[in-house]
Amino acid sequence: MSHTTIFALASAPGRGGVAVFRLSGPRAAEALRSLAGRDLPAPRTAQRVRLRHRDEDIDDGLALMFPAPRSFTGEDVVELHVHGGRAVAAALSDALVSLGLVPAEPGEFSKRAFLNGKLDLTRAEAIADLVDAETAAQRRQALRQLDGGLAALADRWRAELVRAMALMEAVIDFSDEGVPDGLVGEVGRAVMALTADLQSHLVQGQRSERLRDGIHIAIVGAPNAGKSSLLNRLAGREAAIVSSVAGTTRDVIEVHLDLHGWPVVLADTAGLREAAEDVEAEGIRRALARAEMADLKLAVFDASLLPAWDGPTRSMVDADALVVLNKADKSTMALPAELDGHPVLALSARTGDGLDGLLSVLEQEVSTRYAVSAAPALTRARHRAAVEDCLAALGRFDPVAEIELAAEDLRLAAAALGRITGRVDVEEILDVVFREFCIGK
Ligand SMILES: Nc1nc2c(ncn2[C@@H]2O[C@H](COP(=O)(O)OP(=O)(O)OP(=O)(O)O)[C@@H](O)[C@H]2O)c(=O)[nH]1
Ligand SMILES: [K+]
Ligand SMILES: [Mg+2]
Repeated sequence: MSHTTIFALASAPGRGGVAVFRLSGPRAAEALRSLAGRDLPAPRTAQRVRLRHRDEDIDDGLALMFPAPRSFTGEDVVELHVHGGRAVAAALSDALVSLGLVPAEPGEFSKRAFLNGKLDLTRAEAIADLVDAETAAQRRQALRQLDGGLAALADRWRAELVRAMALMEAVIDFSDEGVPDGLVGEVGRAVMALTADLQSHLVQGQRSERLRDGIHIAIVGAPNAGKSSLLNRLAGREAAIVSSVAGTTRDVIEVHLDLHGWPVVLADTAGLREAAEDVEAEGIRRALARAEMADLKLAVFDASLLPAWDGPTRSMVDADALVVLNKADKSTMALPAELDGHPVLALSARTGDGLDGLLSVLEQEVSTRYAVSAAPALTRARHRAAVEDCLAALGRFDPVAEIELAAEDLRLAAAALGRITGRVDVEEILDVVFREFCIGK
């Protein structure tokens, strides 16, 4: 338990109907008594209070008391609901500081909840994800994790390893009398089954991480193909400069879209060609790098230049690319239905014709590629690293070679898994988890 009592504005700063202050720690109740000048409200029951400090009225509001240990942090927690104005928040903060309370660090409430055994790390992370969720799919994924899906999975994997470790102990006990083959075989089979399970979740985890961070789509093509025009159409605003001058776009321009619940980061890039000068060459270098890291590419061609297909753009068309034929309004010939085995999506960024077709294909692509099954998912790089460390230890595991070393590999594998929920090796990962929190959570 912590000795300091922390407080924070838990609702968004600025003007608003109601602002919620959260206090946690041994002096939370005393602070409330001092401000409200009366008996504490019954646990978990809202009570109207007049908050005063040093003979100065601060505000009328509601107070709630959550006595330890039945609170979010496991400590005494007080919630003050006041009017959501900057001056009220400032006066209340000043009063709390003068009563000896300390402004909370980002994530400190959740960190205390973790340290007091109220939350495991995956649930703490899920709270941060839920706060940050911008689309329905992100919200659902975070909520599943908050419900403990990932924690339960990590615990089940650990339980399987602990069982394998127990079998190894038996093998070691027997080793003087010659190791029974059956036992060694059983440990080996358990390790193999777990390895397969972990590997399949790593693949799924890649998708879940993308969902958290947004699916990256890059628009690539020759100068003047209409990439920036297409970006603006999809974004519904003039995010990028459009002009008839080839080589207009230099930097990568990102817009965030909600594609039917899927979070997408759409990037416009510089036109691909043998660059005339340094700045454009740097732009093209960035375009290629962005295309490389993207999950999907929109390869944009100019329909008015057919039957010639731009060479550099054509070389970008692969399994992760959609072929877009822009400026369909400008073409008088019948447009081809495919290029190199890829269906062609004809459209006009100028008139908007064909845009719905592109959007529905995009939605389909994104949802089949990144559909998150109901199974708990490894949503962060941190989870993946733990599973990869575990797999590395299991990969070294060889019960036939040297028994003590094999037992140590199992122990390392279990420790790696424990890092997912934070049941072991806690200190080193705490800061990584909690520093991305906002204050008051
Ligand atoms: N007719 C017609 N013109 C278009 C269409 N899309 C874009 N244009 C025009 O084509 C020119 C180039 O458009 P941009 O969107 O700047 O092309 P870009 O691919 O971003 O070009 P760079 O940034 O230079 O690589 C502009 O004059 C646009 O108005 C379209 O669908 N139909
Ligand atoms: K242009
Ligand atoms: Mg452009």
